Amino acid sequence: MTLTMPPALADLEARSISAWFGERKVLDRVSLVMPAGTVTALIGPSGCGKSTFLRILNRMHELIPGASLAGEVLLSGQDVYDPARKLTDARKRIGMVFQKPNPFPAMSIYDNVVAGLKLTGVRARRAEKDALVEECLTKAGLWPEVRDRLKQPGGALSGGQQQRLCIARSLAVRPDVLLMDEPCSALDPTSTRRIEQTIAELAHEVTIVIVTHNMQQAARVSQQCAFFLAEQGTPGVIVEAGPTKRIFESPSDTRTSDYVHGRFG
Ligand SMILES: Nc1ncnc2c1ncn2[C@@H]1O[C@H](COP(=O)(O)OP(=O)(O)OP(=O)(O)O)[C@@H](O)[C@H]1O
Repeated sequence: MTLTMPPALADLEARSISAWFGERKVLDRVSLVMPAGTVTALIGPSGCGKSTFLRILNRMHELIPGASLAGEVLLSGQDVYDPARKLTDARKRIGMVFQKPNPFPAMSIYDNVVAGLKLTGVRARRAEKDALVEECLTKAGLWPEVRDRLKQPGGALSGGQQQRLCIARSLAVRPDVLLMDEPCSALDPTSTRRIEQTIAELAHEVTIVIVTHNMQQAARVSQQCAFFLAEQGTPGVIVEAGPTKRIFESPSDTRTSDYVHGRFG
């Protein structure tokens, strides 16, 4: 891999995804196209399967004991679950940022950014790594704040800075897709807006899928929205998906309208 090569834009498609934890079915035949270079927001009440769906997209679901799934995930038409493909390949191409910032706390800011390279078996010279660290921290909107203290531990940063460091770390392996599971829920409003700005800046080069409980955030950052719902103990489904403006202003299902206007959930 050449470290300076920009990633090609890739679309992600989930086809008829069902998921189980043991005997319990939590998603039922969910299909969604997440177009290249756009931000898709997954919204819906707690427990409707949004995080499970996200984890299925980059093969993290299969790591949970007792968890199973059916259906297909295609990245630019290629089956992410193809047995001939390595698990690490899916993870490299489809990165994930979690709710709670999780940098390696004792590792330096610099080493945090390049940590993923080692895991994915990429070797790079010092000058290449220096350039990559600057590029990824710049893209994550953190460079001006840390350029003079790259050797300090990642754990010494504020929560919002740590989350941007995690975004930089994800970007360093040049993913096609970035999955974000409530990335701002542990952050204050100022850090939240900074992350949202970062998402907007990244959207033209990475396909982004974000789970959020914050309707204003979904409206601000996404171009497409999918509304998940699990009614009365039934598995989660997508009630409707489409352009964010339409989902918020003229949804076709009253349940979507009730949810986005805060009448339940
Ligand atoms: N590791 C697990 N083992 C068993 N059941 C689980 C596990 N993780 C999630 N579930 C169940 O699967 C269902 C979907 O959970 P999931 O976390 O995907 O929903 P969610 O929409 O992301 O919720 P939230 O918005 O609260 O994060 C829930 O009923 C949950 O209890």
